[in-house]
Amino acid sequence: MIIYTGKDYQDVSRKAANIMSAQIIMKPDAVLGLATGSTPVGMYTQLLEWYKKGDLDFSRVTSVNLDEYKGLSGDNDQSYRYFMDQNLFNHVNIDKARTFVPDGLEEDSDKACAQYNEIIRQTGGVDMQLLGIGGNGHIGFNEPGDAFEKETHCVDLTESTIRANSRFFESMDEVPKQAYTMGIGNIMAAKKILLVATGTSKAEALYNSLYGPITPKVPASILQLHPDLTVVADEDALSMIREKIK
Ligand SMILES: O=P(O)(O)OC[C@H]1O[C@](O)(CO)[C@@H](O)[C@@H]1O
Repeated sequence: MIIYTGKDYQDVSRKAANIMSAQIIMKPDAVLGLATGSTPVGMYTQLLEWYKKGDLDFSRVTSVNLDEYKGLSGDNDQSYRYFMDQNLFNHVNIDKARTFVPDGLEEDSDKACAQYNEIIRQTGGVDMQLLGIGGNGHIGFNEPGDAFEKETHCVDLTESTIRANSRFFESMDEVPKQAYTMGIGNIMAAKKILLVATGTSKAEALYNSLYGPITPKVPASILQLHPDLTVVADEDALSMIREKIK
């Protein structure tokens, strides 16, 4: 595991964008595992800047996103498909037909998940998986539980996640209660993982994930077993690690 420290959110975003850019430059037909949430927005903004300068080419890139709310269509402005279109896909030369997000409108969960696992399989494997982390240690929408779920599955979101995500909705009632998410096995199968975290609200989750016991109660703790994990975080997110690991 390598941990890079950023001065602030912007610095973290730029460092993460550098790592993602290197992946695209070294392998122009890379399969990128992408993430939503507020953390990666700055990284996407930086990638767009470099793209506009002519430094990046997405024409051969394939992307698979981690998750999607069940019940939301891609044109709903709270859907993760919409987020990706707005923050990245609509502004770069990526082939939209090769950008994948679970189908939130598929009501049959088994079907939606089987289809997504097949899509991931057909990409040939993710080269670099970007991850944010939830305050409870979730990655994608893999919530704390009694077992690590291997493949794409439908989850009942925890109250803390619904509360955290309600900031994007008019009210808590509007936050979907379920989501489709890649499983821990899908995530761990990526060749490289890039975990980005900022702010004190992530400090405990980051410490538990990187230095605590490996347990499904802290889903991100499984990342300790990944052979190529890079963490980019600011001092606030790293504060508990700094305190406890001398
Ligand atoms: O980056 P944020 O907005 O803090 O979200 C953290 C995590 O929570 C999620 O948004 C899901 O609740 C993930 O997609 C993300 O990695």
